[in-house]
Amino acid sequence: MASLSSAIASTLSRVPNFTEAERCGLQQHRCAREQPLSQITNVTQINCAVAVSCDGRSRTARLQRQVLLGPGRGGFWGSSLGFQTRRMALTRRTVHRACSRAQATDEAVLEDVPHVTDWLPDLPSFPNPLQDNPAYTAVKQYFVEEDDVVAKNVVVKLRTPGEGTHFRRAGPRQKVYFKPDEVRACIVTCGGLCPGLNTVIREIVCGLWTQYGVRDILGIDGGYAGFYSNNTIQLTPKLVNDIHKRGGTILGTSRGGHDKTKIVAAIQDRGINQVYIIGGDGTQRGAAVIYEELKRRGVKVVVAGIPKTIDNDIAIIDKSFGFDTAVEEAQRAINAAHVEAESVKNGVGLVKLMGRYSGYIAMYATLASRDVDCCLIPEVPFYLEGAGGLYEFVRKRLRENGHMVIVVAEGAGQELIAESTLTTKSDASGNRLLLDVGLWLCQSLKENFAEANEPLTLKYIDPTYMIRAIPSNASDNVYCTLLAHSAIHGAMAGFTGFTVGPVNGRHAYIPILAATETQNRVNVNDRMWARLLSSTNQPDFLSYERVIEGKKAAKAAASVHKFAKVASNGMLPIQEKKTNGGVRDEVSVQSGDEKSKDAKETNVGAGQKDTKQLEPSVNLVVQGSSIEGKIGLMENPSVSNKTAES
Ligand SMILES: Nc1ncnc2c1ncn2[C@@H]1O[C@H](COP(=O)(O)OP(=O)(O)O)[C@@H](O)[C@H]1O
Ligand SMILES: O=P(O)(O)OC[C@H]1O[C@](O)(COP(=O)(O)O)[C@@H](O)[C@@H]1O
Ligand SMILES: [Mg+2]
Repeated sequence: MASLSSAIASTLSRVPNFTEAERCGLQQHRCAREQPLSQITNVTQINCAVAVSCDGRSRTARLQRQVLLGPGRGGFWGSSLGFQTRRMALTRRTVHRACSRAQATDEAVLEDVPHVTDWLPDLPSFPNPLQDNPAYTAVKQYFVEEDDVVAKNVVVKLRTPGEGTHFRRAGPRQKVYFKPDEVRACIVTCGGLCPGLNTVIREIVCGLWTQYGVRDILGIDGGYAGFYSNNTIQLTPKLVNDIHKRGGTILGTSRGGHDKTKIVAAIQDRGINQVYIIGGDGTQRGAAVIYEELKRRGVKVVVAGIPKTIDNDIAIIDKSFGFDTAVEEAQRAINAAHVEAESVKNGVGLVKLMGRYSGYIAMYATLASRDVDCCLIPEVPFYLEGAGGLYEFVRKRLRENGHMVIVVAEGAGQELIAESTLTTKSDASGNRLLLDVGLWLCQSLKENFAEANEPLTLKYIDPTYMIRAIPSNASDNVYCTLLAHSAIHGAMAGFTGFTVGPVNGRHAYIPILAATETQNRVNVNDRMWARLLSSTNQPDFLSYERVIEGKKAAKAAASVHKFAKVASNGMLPIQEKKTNGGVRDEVSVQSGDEKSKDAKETNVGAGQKDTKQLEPSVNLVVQGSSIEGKIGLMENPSVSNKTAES
């Protein structure tokens, strides 16, 4: 009867992940419990302790092999090596489908993507045509193994290696579920522009054509709405040959227009069976809705998402295409701002970069440049006045260097500006419309220096749309090619409802909803932000909460002051709350004669109940630190020389 030792030896010889040294060491293993082979071949699990000797070090490891059978696609081998301290080494316990989130316990989990055989289990498969393609047969191990997974976290504890979430590795499979002449693919681009869109389109078209022999590829014109309101464009390698050298998208794009029923009807009416959707978080959420509906209808149509966002705010993936290009192009604006600033006395160059909710472009552009003195991002609320505020820092840097450069991400400081210009407006996709932090900062800085009679020459550069409209750079071009290829390999292999992207350097298939349920934001507790702070030596604005609380207290005190003042004038204040277009006046005053006087002083006179007072001077003392100057465009009801303790 064969022993467990030989069973393990034979298993090990089939596991490519081990180095030769590890394999040798493992083959000299000492089984803790010898078991008859009959038990092993009949069960799905081999589990034993082995002594490992490799690299001159000895360690006892626990090895587990588990075979799980997945519907329609043969077996799946999960494998790993754990350490003695672990109760159980990496186990692939559950195959999760249809975007369901795994029930993670203390072991490894595969967050799998759906497959058309989930609802069409009898679909036939075919050998991958790549196996006869001279370019690819030259490369050994070109095909991805069914059990290749990519770990979400690669920094692990030695005592628990291999734990946590894993994704299916992207790449070509031995078997495909589409014959080339059966495929009718379509490509759509949605949302904002981003460098590299054309490269992705080009590589999907050329990849399908040359690798899989697909000849029927349609371009959807103008985003989601184009599915049902515009004509399609027939795409060929010839047509897309040069498009990667151009910015924008040859297909056009749009926000809004996601009508699930109309889109799915158009997909079916046109006989499309592979849908490639390029877009950001909103677009990917829309892609998930389309996938769900196609699945519900039980049709053989796969949906592949290619994540696009210049802001780099899509979760899980290492970075999004176009981001590198944006950071590189931002250098030109920063350089210009620097040249302008250093050419004059007290020169400040202010550059606004994109970044609605996350400040990655600003952070990386700052780190890359080394000319930036201060980087403001949405993740770090900042304030202007008082100790540790921006005004103080600008003065300090100007004293030291005579000039400075500020980079601000467009989503930064929104809460400060919003106080004055309350808006709930959003675009066709429901994205909140941003207030222009660049202009607001410009105005605030200029006014603050003018009031203090200090010279300041400020040059404001807003290159945002110029950055986003350029073609992708060399590194993004290669990246876009990999994304496109990952997408077509996945679609041809029958996977659906997935988005692609590199996870710790290896491309993976990620359930769409897993990629969109959270947003990638700069982690200000991470060392990268510390690197930025140390490179600029800017304030950390950690007192933000305290300062804002102070302002609120001052505002409240000001209301009381106004109330008292009106009352002492013999007027009868009417205490009521009025909501005027989102602006709430705590106290409104009704008085004919007092109207103009009060309006001048408080801007809250009859007939002016709707107006807010803009740009009042304030002088606050917050926990001993003086906050002086104008609060830009902040709404403030007649506060002057008030003191508040928070
Ligand atoms: N939750 C959603 N469900 C369906 N479609 C959505 C959803 N969110 C956004 N979309 C659609 O996705 C498209 C692009 O979204 P948008 O947020 O503008 O850009 P991005 O994809 O770049 O984030 C729009 O057509 C929008 O209508
Ligand atoms: O003016 P538009 O087209 O609405 O786009 C502006 C927004 O798009 C963004 O570039 C983000 O878009 P994506 O994430 O889709 O690339 C933001 O930084 C910016 O606020
Ligand atoms: Mg978006």
